[in-house]
Amino acid sequence: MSHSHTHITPTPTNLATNPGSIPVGVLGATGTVGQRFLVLLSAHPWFVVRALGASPRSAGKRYADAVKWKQTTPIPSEYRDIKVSECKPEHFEGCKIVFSGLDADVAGPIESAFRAAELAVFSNSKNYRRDPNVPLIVPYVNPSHLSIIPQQRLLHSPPLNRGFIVTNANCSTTGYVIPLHALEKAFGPLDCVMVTTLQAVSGAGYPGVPVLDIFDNVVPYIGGEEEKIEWETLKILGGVVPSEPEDGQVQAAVPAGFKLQKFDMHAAHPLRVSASCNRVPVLDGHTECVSVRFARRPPPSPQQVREALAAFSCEAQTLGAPSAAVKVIRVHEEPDRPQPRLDRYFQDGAGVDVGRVRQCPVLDVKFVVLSNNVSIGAATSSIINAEVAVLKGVVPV
Ligand SMILES: NC(=O)C1=CN([C@@H]2O[C@H](COP(=O)(O)OP(=O)(O)OC[C@H]3O[C@@H](n4cnc5c(N)ncnc54)[C@H](OP(=O)(O)O)[C@@H]3O)[C@@H](O)[C@H]2O)C=CC1
Ligand SMILES: N[C@@H](CC(=O)OP(=O)(O)O)C(=O)O
Repeated sequence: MSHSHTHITPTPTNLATNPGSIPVGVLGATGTVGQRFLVLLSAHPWFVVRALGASPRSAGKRYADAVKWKQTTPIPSEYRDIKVSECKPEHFEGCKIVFSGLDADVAGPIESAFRAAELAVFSNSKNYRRDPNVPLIVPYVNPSHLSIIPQQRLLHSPPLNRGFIVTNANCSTTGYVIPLHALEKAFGPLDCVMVTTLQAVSGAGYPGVPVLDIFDNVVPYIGGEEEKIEWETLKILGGVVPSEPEDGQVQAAVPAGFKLQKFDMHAAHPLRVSASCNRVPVLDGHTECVSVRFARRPPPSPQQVREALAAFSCEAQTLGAPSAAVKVIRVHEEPDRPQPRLDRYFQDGAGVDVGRVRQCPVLDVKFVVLSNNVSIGAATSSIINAEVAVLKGVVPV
């Protein structure tokens, strides 16, 4: 890749005064998440889209002819005539970052090829979430996990200078892990969590769940979803700790003085998580009913929980990431909120809504979370992750 741009010190102010200073591409640009990426990137102060990739079925067509556009706003005019490419790095010459909304059946080798071509890959797909050298980042929770990137580059064969993969989480994990993190920050470690999801149909991509399955119905099964929520929560809420080389091969690749790290999976205070997932006939917006037990006794009251959630702020905001919500968690007092139709586009879907905070007679406290699965649950998270990575100097610009 050639990188001919003038060096810009990454601060929110000087990036804002250089609009379009960071060229990016979108993989899976015709899909549900890809479309949301394009809407958000169209108005972005730093990132400018230079290339769009999708399947060989779409490659060679004008974007407007290839896509089945499902957003409520028109296709941003600057994308309509871009020729869609196959997802190969040579078609993304000049891009520094690619955002991936690829079908998980193909994302693995494609994202790996872009990393090997020294691009920064911010992915929504599940393929690399469990990789011990790839951070799984919810931008309001654990951007500190970007510290694993030097190790990811070093242990890649051959080692990389600029390329890396960052994943964001499953959309249901993302929605509820934000208030969980706010609670751990305020009241110490959680001991156990029960979560029941009511997930929108857009979570299944396009064309998604057949209408004859979902209309007038609830489907109490989403393949692999419960396992993903239970496992991803531990990686996200856990820390990054020092580790030892695991075999001779790794040892050979690690220069003297390089400090290896690993994800500790919330090991300091083991956290039990049980998830039950349901598909419901809602277009966008995942609702989750959550009950928690705190390790520390006595636990906080529902009112203390409400106040802590409403007061939550995070590093993405203090760094000045332009897509971060002003209010990460909006707490409702009304007894019948949040609701998907009313609340899913608050702050353009960049925050989460919490309501019905109350005593739980079995665990300690229970509440309802609503998050926009295609915004903070997918594209918005990737974009904020990239903004934070730029601001921390992980992506050289
Ligand atoms: N929808 C959501 O709420 C969330 C989705 N995700 C994850 O994000 C990813 C994208 O999801 P979503 O947008 O819903 O999926 P869609 O099915 O709507 O879109 C898939 C995209 O992948 C492209 N694609 C398919 N096959 C290939 C191929 N062989 N080579 C290159 N590109 C290909 C499609 O292109 P074409 O149009 O040409 O077929 C399309 O652009 C998935 O991994 C999903 O699990 C994560 C969180 C939330
Ligand atoms: N499975 C989620 C969306 C999704 O694609 O998740 P993941 O990226 O973890 O496969 C849903 O149906 O709502």
